[in-house]
Amino acid sequence: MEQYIIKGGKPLRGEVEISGYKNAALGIIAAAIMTDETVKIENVPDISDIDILLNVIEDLGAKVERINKHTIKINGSKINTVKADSEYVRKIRGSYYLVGALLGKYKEAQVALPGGCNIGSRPIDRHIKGFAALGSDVKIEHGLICAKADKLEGASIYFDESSVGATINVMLAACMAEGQTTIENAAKEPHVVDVANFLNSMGANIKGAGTDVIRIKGVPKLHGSEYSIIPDQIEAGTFMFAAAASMGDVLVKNVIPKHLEAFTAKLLEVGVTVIEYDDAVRVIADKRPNSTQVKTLPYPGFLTDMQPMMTTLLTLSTGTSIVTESIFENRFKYVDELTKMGANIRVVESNTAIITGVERLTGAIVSASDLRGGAALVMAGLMAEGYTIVENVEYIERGYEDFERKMQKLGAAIAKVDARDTKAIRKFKLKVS
Ligand SMILES: CC(=O)N[C@H]1[C@@H](OP(=O)(O)OP(=O)(O)OC[C@H]2O[C@@H](n3ccc(=O)[nH]c3=O)[C@H](O)[C@@H]2O)O[C@H](CO)[C@@H](O)[C@@H]1O
Ligand SMILES: C=C(OP(=O)(O)O)C(=O)O
Repeated sequence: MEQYIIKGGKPLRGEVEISGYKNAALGIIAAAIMTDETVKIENVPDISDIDILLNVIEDLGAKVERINKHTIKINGSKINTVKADSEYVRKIRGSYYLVGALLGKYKEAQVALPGGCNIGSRPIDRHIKGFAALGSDVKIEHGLICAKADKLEGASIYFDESSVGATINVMLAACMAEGQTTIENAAKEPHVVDVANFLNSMGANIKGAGTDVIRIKGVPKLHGSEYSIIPDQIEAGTFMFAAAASMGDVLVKNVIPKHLEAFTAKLLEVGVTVIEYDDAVRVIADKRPNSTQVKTLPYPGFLTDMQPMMTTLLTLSTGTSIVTESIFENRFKYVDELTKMGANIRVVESNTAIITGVERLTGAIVSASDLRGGAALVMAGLMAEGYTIVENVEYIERGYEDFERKMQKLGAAIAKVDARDTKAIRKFKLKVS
């Protein structure tokens, strides 16, 4: 049982290098099995969700070669089953992209229902609607999403509400359907664009990704490619907010500043300095943030995945702030943990947090219950007086590469220790006292 132990109160200072985007990598790895030729993917984040997806495609018969920590080669020519039902498939969200990829390539897929963060009910009805529109029979049987088609035919698909997962999944299947598919009210998130760019590099014909309307002309075959995944906007945002919350000065490198605009805007609004460069942003803070109001929305709005970091930053604000979650119905679980650290937050109607700023947080033993909520607790630990222990680090490691090492490099007093290793805990306390 590993946990983070943190001694708060040190401003983060220095430079941090952002890894590849988990949520783009999941779609891109699934897409890579759609060709029988070899695909080389660079800037793959070294995180547990990606290890899991790579294991799952190996179980299908794909060959995965790890060239180095961030570069892999995938060859899908020896795939011998369209059934992915191991316990791993159920652990991550991105495994549902195998439905679109296998259905597009083999016209059949049987994939266990996905897992991922427990942040709401997370239905997949829009994915099913999209596959059905392409001519596939789709049903859920024995916990598997079963999709089968004699042939896939392009269709006009309208999503009444935007869904990142459904947009990418339909795009995957449609790029090997016959004829043209139009997705209206498509999700516009950067990873939708990245997966589309990758598919186009494999010979797909996708236009409009990043806008409301995506047009896909089906092709009979995809080919090998070399591709580098975009930087992780959520990892970048997490370090930006942690820099601000610790009243530090951090250069967040290897980012696409355009993807961070919603975070930058909110930081500027609460009085933090943000300087944009071509592929980096510098965040400087020297006082408590002003209060503000934020509502999570699909891109280019304020990303729901960054909502826990926003709320956590505002615990120290000089007034009362309101954060409204409009995407997932159960994304304030970490708030109970923050209150153990002295935060003053009231959640009303389960989707609105009213945060009355306090002068300081104090360290406590807290437990992560999902990926981003867990990262926010680490951030709170950096802001708090004294020691904080964050349990259940495996949630955080789903999506952050070398999290504690990157924090340490910025001067944070943080270590990952086994909960039973009292010696290591004592050693850490001695070192940082
Ligand atoms: C692996 C991955 O990329 N995960 C991201 C993806 O999740 P994910 O793809 O699951 O999120 P969606 O964009 O699909 O979900 C948006 C909303 O639509 C609902 N919905 C979605 C599909 C569906 O068929 N029916 C339905 O009702 C969801 O419950 C949610 O309320 O986008 C979310 C929103 O930016 C991010 O928080 C997640 O980090
Ligand atoms: C919610 C997230 O991930 P997933 O959709 O994989 O659960 C996330 O990345 O914040």
